[in-house]
Amino acid sequence: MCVRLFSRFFSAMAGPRPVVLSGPSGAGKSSLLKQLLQEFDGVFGFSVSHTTRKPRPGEQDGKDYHYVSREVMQASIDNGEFIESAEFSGNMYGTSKAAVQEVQGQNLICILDVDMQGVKSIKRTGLNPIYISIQPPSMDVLEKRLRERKTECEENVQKRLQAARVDMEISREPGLFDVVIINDHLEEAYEALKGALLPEIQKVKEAKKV
Ligand SMILES: Nc1ncnc2c1ncn2[C@@H]1O[C@H](COP(=O)(O)OP(=O)(O)OP(=O)(O)O)[C@@H](O)[C@H]1O
Ligand SMILES: Nc1nc2c(ncn2[C@@H]2O[C@H](COP(=O)(O)O)[C@@H](O)[C@H]2O)c(=O)[nH]1
Repeated sequence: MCVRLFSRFFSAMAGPRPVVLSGPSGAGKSSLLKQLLQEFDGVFGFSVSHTTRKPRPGEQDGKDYHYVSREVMQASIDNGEFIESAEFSGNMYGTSKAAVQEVQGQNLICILDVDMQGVKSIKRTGLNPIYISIQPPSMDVLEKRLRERKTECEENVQKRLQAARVDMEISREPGLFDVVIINDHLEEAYEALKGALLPEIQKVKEAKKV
């Protein structure tokens, strides 16, 4: 029933295929996304998620996330406003229907940045995205990046590393992701990401010409 409703919701908004970026916290998803949105302005649009975590320095409400309380987020989920939601490292995260609609309504390629639970939930909807996993070269490198980012307290670093071990194991599941990119050198990873998305980028550019 739920899947059928989501399928109807998405088929009513046909356009370029969305892209789901996933991978452990600290793997480099936001860094790659930022570059993609900059280089392809007017091609990609970011699906702004909701979260109950506090904004980091420099993050903007409505741009990086919609920052909400647990009560508000739970009420919106109960009201059927979300495609998917998850508990991650002590906070709630979720993709609202409105966030995806906002991007797809402009005929842009909608990019979603979600954890593994989000990937599994989206697989049960009719969204039909391209699934891309961004992986770190090793757990040691991931830990170093997470610590050097200086956004997490020790408890949260540990929670995120534990979630990363699970994520790295599950992401090996055959067929779960269309593309797996190891983000060792950022520029190389970015070229790989761009290469994977080139056919969709071309479609949007062609559609804009007519
Ligand atoms: N290839 C790379 N080499 C070195 N540092 C990198 C590389 N890619 C990203 N980083 C750095 O690692 C840190 C984590 O990257 P980023 O915030 O993009 O990860 P993320 O996957 O978006 O994490 P989260 O899921 O927690 O939002 C950042 O400080 C970023 O500058
Ligand atoms: N299931 C979802 N996961 C999401 C969503 N937005 C972000 N995320 C994931 O959360 C973690 C942590 O993010 P951070 O910004 O606190 O570092 C990361 O893995 C994101 O991919 C969402 O809407 N749904």
